[in-house]
Amino acid sequence: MSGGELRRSISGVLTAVGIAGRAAPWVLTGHVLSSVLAGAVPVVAAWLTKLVLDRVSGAGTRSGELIALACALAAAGVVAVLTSGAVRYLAGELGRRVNLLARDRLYTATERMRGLTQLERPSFRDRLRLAQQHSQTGPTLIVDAAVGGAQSALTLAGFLGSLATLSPMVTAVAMVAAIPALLAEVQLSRRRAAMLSGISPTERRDFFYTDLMTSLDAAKETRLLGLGPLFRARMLTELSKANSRRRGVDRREFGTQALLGLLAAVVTGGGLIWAVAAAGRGELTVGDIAVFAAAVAGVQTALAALVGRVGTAHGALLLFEHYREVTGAEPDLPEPACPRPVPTLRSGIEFRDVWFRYGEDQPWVLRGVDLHIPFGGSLALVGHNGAGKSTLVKLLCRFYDPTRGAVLWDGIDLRDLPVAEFRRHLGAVFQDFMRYELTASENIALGDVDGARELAPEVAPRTREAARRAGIHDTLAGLPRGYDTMLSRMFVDEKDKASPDTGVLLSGGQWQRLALARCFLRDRRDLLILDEPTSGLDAEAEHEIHTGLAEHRAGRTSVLISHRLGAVRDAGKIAVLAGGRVAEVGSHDELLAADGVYARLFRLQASGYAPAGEPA
Ligand SMILES: Nc1ncnc2c1ncn2[C@@H]1O[C@H](COP(=O)(O)OP(=O)(O)OP(=O)(O)O)[C@@H](O)[C@H]1O
Repeated sequence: MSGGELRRSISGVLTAVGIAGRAAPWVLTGHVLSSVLAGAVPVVAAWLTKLVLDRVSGAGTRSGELIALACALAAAGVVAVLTSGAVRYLAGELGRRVNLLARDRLYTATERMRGLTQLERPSFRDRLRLAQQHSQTGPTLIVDAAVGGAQSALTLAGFLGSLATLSPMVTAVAMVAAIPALLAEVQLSRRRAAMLSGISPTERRDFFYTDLMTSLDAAKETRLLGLGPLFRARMLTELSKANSRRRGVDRREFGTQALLGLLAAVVTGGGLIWAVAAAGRGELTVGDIAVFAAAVAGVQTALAALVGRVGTAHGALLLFEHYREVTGAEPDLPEPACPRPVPTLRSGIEFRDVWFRYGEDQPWVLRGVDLHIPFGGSLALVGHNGAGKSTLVKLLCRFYDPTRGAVLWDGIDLRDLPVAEFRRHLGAVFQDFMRYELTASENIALGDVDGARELAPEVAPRTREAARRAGIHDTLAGLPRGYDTMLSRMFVDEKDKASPDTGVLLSGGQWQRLALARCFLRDRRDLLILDEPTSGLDAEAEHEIHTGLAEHRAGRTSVLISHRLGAVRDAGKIAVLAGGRVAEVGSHDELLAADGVYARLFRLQASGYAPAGEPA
């Protein structure tokens, strides 16, 4: 083990013990004490047995002394049973509490990732998945291995001490025989950890195909296109790849452990032959033989446990590194050194020569966008697929920082504002809005939570008002349990299965209205962002929503993205994105008069609605 690795391991153990100490100090103390006791009891029992046997085989032993020894031996047995139960219970309890705290820390850390860059990076996703897996077991395994290791070490020291009084030579051989076992375990755990990291992308693809085959969202396409056999084959290929790497490590482990077992058997057998020969020469008593047999077996068992625990701890530590990396990672969006208070919008938002690409190896999406969104005005963004409209909106929400240029909020660079506070000034409906498998009322109320740990009951009346404005109130009120109806069939209990009240599914357009209602709950925000808010609605509903939105937006600053140009014509200003820049900007009438891209697109769409043969 290199110096760096040793330092990392020590710091990993300290982190894990720190988490355990923080999560459950008394349980940890109890666990350590009961483990120490459990480690000492076998040695004490072996010596008591020796004393009993020597007294029984010797002459002139008082029966009172024998009874006292027998009672002590029985008490040691009781303590052994109680401590092993206590160790198991306390280890379980410690694991549960550690899991709670470790998960809390992990997800607090992921919340510090306020942008999207890290989450989109495959290497970070792999690390996060391993961290998620090992946040549950890692710290507990390490603490368990440390405490269990201390217990085994105590037993080992006791029995080695016992052996040393009988034969220093056998003791030395037993100790030397432990060295290859220790080294082999460390090597094996290193290989296992490397293998687990190595198969992470394979496992991610395996999960992806597994999920596709059972996902409700994908079900229509996978069934219609008959994709099941293809995805099943791909899933099995990925699984076979992962299995083959696991098999390699398992085989090596099997071979190594068989060799180590053989070595242990030779040492034990040799020691026993020596003891019996020594007893034959009268050098050892019956009690000595009993202690010797117990010590040889005890040394082997304790050594195997110790070596196993070192291996477990080492493997867990290597994987726990992923957890430590994620929890210690810097936020992906740098927080300003001297954050400025976020002012209520008064003059407007400006994109000043904004250039953006998703990565250094990716093409430019925005190439010098200059755009002003005036306070109280409505801006519509239009353009072909892939023109960069949603990207512009994501920059506006500061999910990414511009690669060059700046986005200014009342003249202040967004990078100088604390991001969480800044986002409190925004309301948004995204193209790929969320469908939360919660109740209808929760689906709306989530729009106004702002860091609270539970939904505030006083939001309920406002959720109804928001639903009314999104034109979904009647639908929700008419559900079996009204607003308290679960919008999912995923969490139905076995006993509730027959009852339709337990969960309902909404149509795509109804979900979209719900997302709008969630956004309306934030209507007191400075900026409203609507990215294709009505793409799933029928023509009548779309008209109704847009009329409502136009009224709602009046006097508020808003950005609307829509491919349906009829929906954007009322916007105060329309910007056409093309080639990564703002190609045209103006009101509907101005752009029609300019007879550019917008005018062409508008006429094209309008002609689709005009009766055949009539000009639009
Ligand atoms: N997370 C991402 N990582 C890498 N590239 C991306 C990402 N999101 C979008 N892109 C790319 O950026 C370009 C602009 O995408 P964007 O979604 O902003 O376009 P859009 O104008 O909103 O398109 P649409 O009208 O189809 O919604 C596209 O070429 C797309 O492939």
